[in-house]
Amino acid sequence: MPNQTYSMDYPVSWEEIHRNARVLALRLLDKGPWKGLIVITRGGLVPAAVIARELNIRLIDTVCVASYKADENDDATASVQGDIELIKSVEGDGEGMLLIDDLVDTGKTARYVREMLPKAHFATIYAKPAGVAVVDTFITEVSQDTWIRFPWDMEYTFSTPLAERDD
Ligand SMILES: O=P(O)(O)OC[C@H]1O[C@H](OP(=O)(O)OP(=O)(O)O)[C@H](O)[C@@H]1O
Ligand SMILES: Nc1nc2[nH]cnc2c(=O)[nH]1
Ligand SMILES: [Mg+2]
Repeated sequence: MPNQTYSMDYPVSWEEIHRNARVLALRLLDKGPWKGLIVITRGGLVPAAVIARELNIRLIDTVCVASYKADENDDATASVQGDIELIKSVEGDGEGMLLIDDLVDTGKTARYVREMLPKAHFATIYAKPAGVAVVDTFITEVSQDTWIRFPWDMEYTFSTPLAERDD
């Protein structure tokens, strides 16, 4: 694996992310009403589109951050965490707003954004143990050593038959 922290690979299909985003929307419906969504780019964008459609929300703002970069020391298929770079923030404390991301891993991104928006309700599809405590609502927990692969990061390629593989 490219990064020793991650020994497992978890590919997620478009169908799975759509289904899980709808399950998350159903959970959030009962906890509303919500004034709008604040999306943590870029990973939160696809889940947020589905949630906005299900909850009939049209007010959508973004917090734009970057923290993971491709691992330059490897033939990078997973990434390594760097310093958080804030590209765009939002006004206010997040009261009545849903804050959406695709996942929490170490929880570093979430803690950083929650400090800016302490009253927002923070929801993700996936959570790893180190980040669980910082999320208000999530759907699926995966182990800390799992790297989740989203469909927007992948493309179909030829798969070598098992009998012909060296490794
Ligand atoms: O809990 P953490 O360890 O902070 O990791 C979680 C964050 O990492 C990913 O974003 P990334 O910074 O890779 O950018 P992206 O959303 O633009 O892909 C993911 O979408 C979360 O925002
Ligand atoms: N795609 C992806 N980005 C991440 N950023 C932090 N953890 C992950 C992960 O498991 N998958
Ligand atoms: Mg992200």
